Amino acid sequence: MTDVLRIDGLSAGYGPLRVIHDLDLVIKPGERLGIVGLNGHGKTTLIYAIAGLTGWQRGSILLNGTQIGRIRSQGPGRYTHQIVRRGLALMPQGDEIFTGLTVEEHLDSGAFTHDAWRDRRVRKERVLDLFEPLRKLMKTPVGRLSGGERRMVSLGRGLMTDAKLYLVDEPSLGLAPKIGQSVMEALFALDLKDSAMFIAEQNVALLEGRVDRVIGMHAGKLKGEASAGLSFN
Ligand SMILES: Nc1ncnc2c1ncn2[C@@H]1O[C@H](COP(=O)(O)OP(=O)(O)OP(=O)(O)O)[C@@H](O)[C@H]1O
Repeated sequence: MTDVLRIDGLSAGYGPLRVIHDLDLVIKPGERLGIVGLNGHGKTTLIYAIAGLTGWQRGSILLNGTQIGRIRSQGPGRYTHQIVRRGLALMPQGDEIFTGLTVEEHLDSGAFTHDAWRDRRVRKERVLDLFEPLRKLMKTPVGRLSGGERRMVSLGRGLMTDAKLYLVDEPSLGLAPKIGQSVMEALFALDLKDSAMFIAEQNVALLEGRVDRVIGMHAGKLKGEASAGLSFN
C-alpha cells in the first residue's frame, strides 16, 4: 500500500531562517503519529511545510504518492488549496476560527472539496457523533463558546473532508487538563481506515498508548522514536 506521507530531505523556513533541516519521515496508512518537542523547535513549521505554508522550502513530499513538495519560494499558501484537494486536512494551532460565524458555518467551511460539500450533511453528523456537545450549538456564533467547544469546532471543521492525512497542531493547548483530555479522546475515536493522523503535542502524556509512534523533534530535526509504550530509542 502507498505511504500516506513520505518526506525526503525536507528543509524549510522563513526568509533567512532555516527551521527544518534535511528531514525524512514516512507515515503509513492507518497510522497515528505523535510529534513532541518544546516550543520553537519546529513542529508547527513542519506542519506548515507539508501544507505549503512556509516562506520557503525544498525537498520531496509525497502525499499518497503525489508530489506536493515542489521547491517553493513564491510565498506561503500559493498551492495549499491544491494540496488540500489532494487529501490534506489541517487543524491549526490557535483554532483560527471566526467569532461571528456559527458552529454550522464553520463545519460547512471545512467541506472544501466538491465531494465533501455534496456529502456535508453526513459529514456533519460524523463530526457531531465525535463532538456531541456541538450538537445543540450548531446555530450559535462561535464567539459565545467555551475554549473547549471552540477547539471542537476547529477540529471538527478539519474532519469535514475525507482526508488522507490529518495534521493536528497541539489539540490540547490552552485547555484545562480534563477538557484537553476529552477533546483528544474524541479525536482518537475517529476511525482512520487507510488515512493517517499526525499530531504535534507538547503534553506527551496525552499521547501515551493512543498513538502508534511518537517521534521527538529538536532544533528542526526528528530525534528518537518510541512505539506506543513511549520508551525512546
Ligand atoms: N511566520 C514566521 N516567520 C518567522 N519565523 C517564524 C515563523 N513561524 C515560526 N517561526 C520561527 O520558527 C521557529 C520554529 O517555530 P515553530 O512554531 O515551528 O515551533 P513549534 O515547535 O511548533 O513551537 P510552538 O509549540 O510554539 O508552536 C521559531 O524560532 C519561530 O520563531
